[in-house]
Amino acid sequence: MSYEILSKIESPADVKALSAEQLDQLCDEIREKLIDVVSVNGGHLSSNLGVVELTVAMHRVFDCPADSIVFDVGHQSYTHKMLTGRYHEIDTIRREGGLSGFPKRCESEYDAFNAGHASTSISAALGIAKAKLLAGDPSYTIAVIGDGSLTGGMAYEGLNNAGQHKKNFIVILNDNRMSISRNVGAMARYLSSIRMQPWYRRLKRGTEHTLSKIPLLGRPIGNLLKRSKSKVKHVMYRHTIFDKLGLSYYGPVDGHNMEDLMNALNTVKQSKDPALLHVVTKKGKGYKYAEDDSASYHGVGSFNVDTGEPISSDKNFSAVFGEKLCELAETDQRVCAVTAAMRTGTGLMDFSKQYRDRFFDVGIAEEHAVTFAAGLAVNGMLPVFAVYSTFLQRGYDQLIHDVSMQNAHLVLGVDRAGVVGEDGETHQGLFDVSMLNAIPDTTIYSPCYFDGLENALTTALFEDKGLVAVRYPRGGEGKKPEGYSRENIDYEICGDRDADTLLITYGRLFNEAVAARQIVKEQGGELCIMKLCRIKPIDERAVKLASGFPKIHFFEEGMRSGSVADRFRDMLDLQNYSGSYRVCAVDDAYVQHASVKNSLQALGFDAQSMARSVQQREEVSG
Ligand SMILES: Cc1ncc(C[n+]2csc(CCOP(=O)(O)OP(=O)(O)O)c2C)c(N)n1
Ligand SMILES: CC(=O)[C@@H](O)[C@H](O)COP(=O)(O)O
Ligand SMILES: [Mg+2]
Repeated sequence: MSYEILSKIESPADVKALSAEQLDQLCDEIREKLIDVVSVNGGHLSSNLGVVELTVAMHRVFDCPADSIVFDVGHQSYTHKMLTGRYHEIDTIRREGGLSGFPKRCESEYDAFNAGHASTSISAALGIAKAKLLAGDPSYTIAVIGDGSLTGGMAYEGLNNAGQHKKNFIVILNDNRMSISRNVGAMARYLSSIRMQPWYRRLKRGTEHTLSKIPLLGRPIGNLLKRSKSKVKHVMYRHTIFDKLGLSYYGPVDGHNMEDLMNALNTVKQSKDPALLHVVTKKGKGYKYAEDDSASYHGVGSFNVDTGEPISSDKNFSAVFGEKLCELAETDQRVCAVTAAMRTGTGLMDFSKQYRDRFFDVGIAEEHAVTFAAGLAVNGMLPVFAVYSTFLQRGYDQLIHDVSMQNAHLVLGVDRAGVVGEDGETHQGLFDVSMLNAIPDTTIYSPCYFDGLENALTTALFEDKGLVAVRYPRGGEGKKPEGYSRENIDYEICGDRDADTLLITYGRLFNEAVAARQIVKEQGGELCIMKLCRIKPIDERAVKLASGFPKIHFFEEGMRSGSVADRFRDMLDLQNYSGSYRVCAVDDAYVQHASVKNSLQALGFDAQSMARSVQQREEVSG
């Protein structure tokens, strides 16, 4: 495709200059480009395909960057990026040094607020709107939030507060009935009921009459409405939950009908109260495979556009976790699984089908998930909360207050631990160890291999007590070293025990350490490796063993502050260790998007860097 219109869009002003026919063509070109670029770079396909018309309409009606659009999660902002001067860079999206897959203020003045985690948009937009009010700035602030993200508690905290704001504040609710999987919960049912209710259809007829009296762009809105296919069903109907919260509800409007959308947006612009516009869209719109199975195309790696098939589909830790949990649930009726809207990503699809009664998708509500699981635990169940490391950050107080302090037995399956690659800084799993390390009496396992994960999960459920985390990275396991039989649950040591240097690590970095030892060996040196699997509490025997080495080098794929390495050193100090001790961890910085391989390399965690670092150290101290 030549992208005849899209390639000429330098800013939203160019969108405003297009005719209705050109707008249709623009939407087609955007969809084509989205499929093209995501099939190569990976990314959030279904969500972006669903908001093409909505994004174009917003840039027709509002004046960005003076008006601020705050995207919730931000995974649906690719069209916005293309319409705001970044079309020519879109092929770099999610690539190292290229555009981010999420809104970034440092990337463009059109990105009003950074995101990546869900349910923040209403609070952020409200803050922006209040700041504008204080500065006498009359521009609009718009939060665009999906129905899935509206299951997150923070969204309600924002709504509860927003009703007091008076002007130029708009929430656009993009309702596609989907989170990543089918959306869950009472709010999802409530939104369907708004779409289905007979009163709503009656209301629609009444609305046109009411609106015919309101002038818009010199013409009565009613006239505009008559021309539009499905009409805009907006009126100040005072009985939705949103109205009760102080936001005027408008909608629902067909989110793929450009004329309806623009009419609706122009109408909410006139609202004297904060407004909520309910837009109904189809996730995956315009790409057959994504329309039929939007969950599988929510976040994808590269794929074949013609067949929809992923380019690579190796077995990963999440799948192993899910299989093992099913097996354990079969043997013990107390085992249950909790997810915060991440059923597919965390490998719980089969569990959700096989053990429906013991599977709980609570929506994008990690705080609730932790406390809910704690409730299950104190009443005799064996809950496992499967959660991405980065999203566990949401439930930190709950881990301390609701789980640990009352010694509830909760197992966390901490997925995507370590660097995650192309999603970048908002999604890196680099904080969980520091967070969990600080909580008294917590047990943490960080296996390197699939069998280690299975082992750790079984021990965590049936032998350990209190808060227990089993953490594992995105993707698959590495090649096992020669002579490997089974991963130990506590620690193991391999290589030359007479070597001067001991390299300690855990998790997938062990693969790099094994390769580093080979490099060192080829260069005539010797290296011994200690691999920890249980990283909290650290085994005293491991510390004793390590204290016999004159030089210790600890590599840790996590934050330096609160690290296992720091705790290990404290324990060595207690043994009066007098050798040299060096730590390579993530030092006080956020890690940007790049492939996992390149990220590990940039952080000094790849085999070459490890070997170099160990040898440099030997030269310095030798
Ligand atoms: C706190 C948090 N938990 C989980 C996620 C993972 N996640 C990203 S998008 C998404 C679904 C969002 O659904 P919705 O807001 O309806 O947007 P849609 O993709 O349907 O357009 C989830 C669960 C996240 N980004 N943040
Ligand atoms: C936007 C979001 O938070 C999720 O969609 C996330 O990007 C999924 O990541 P994975 O691809 O690792 O499942
Ligand atoms: Mg949705």
